[in-house]
Amino acid sequence: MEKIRIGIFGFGKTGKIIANEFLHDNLFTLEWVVRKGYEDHRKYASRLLGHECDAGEIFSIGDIDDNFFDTRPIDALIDFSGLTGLYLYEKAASAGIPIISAISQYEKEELDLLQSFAESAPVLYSPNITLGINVLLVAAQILQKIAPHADIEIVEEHFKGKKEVSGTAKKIAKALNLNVKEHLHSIRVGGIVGRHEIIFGMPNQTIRLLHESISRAAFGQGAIFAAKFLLGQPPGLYTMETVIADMFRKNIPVY
Ligand SMILES: NC(=O)C1=CN([C@@H]2O[C@H](COP(=O)(O)OP(=O)(O)OC[C@H]3O[C@@H](n4cnc5c(N)ncnc54)[C@H](OP(=O)(O)O)[C@@H]3O)[C@@H](O)[C@H]2O)C=CC1
Ligand SMILES: O=C(O)C1=N[C@H](C(=O)O)C[C@H](O)C1
Repeated sequence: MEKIRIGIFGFGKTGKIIANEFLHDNLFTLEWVVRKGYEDHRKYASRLLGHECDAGEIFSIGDIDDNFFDTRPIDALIDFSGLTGLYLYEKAASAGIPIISAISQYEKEELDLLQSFAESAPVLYSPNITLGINVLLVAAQILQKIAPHADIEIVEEHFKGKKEVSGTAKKIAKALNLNVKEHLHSIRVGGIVGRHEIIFGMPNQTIRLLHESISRAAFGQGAIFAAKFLLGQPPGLYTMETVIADMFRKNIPVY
């Protein structure tokens, strides 16, 4: 069976782990990686990650010309770069290539551009692409409907160097109609990969929904799940939580 050809934007803290997860999955072949600069330019990500094969040639954004996506064809593009990466793959979207964007801090301008890509390609956008956080997101919305009077607070914890407030936490706050300034609390310590807790406080009980990413491989497994889902879908904008919500509907036990 033909392998699914993957191109990855971003080769940083997370992109390297994403590349490694795809390299380990025999369903996929890593065709290339694009990064901002020229570090390890034209080397193979596979070799840098300890694999005995040549896969995932590393390019710089300076290499992306009008022919890049034609001469290096892929079946899905995975973006773990940063705010401006998507400006480089408009041609891929126009060609109908499925796109998975995992960028957590888009502004309206980028969200509008991503929405426009979804007119010609299937696009899945997820500020947190772990299966677990999207289960939490759906469960929290259900719980809020069951207990509408509960006090709700969100606590997000990340590694010390993370400057911005968690995009995941902002998305949870939006889904629960919570004021970010009042109900979202950020902690920056050590090397925490990503921890999100939603606390539902009631007079006689407290319910805590907690998700911990203990390895960035969780994001890689989420990206693989998303790629398998997205391939074959018609053009449109998809999210992990809509996929998970559908799985909730199909699996809620009927007593
Ligand atoms: N949705 C999710 O589940 C998750 C999302 N993220 C998000 O992924 C993004 C990356 O995170 P992280 O790996 O920690 O960040 P890093 O800063 O460690 O890495 C960023 C990478 O992207 C590259 N890059 C920057 N700008 C561009 C561009 N315009 N085009 C192509 N490549 C570019 C950098 O290139 P160079 O190496 O040359 O500088 C670098 O390799 C962030 O938005 C983060 O919030 C992170 C984890 C999970
Ligand atoms: O920067 C990160 O690492 C992460 N960013 C995302 C966010 O801002 O929500 C997702 C994850 O928590 C890790």
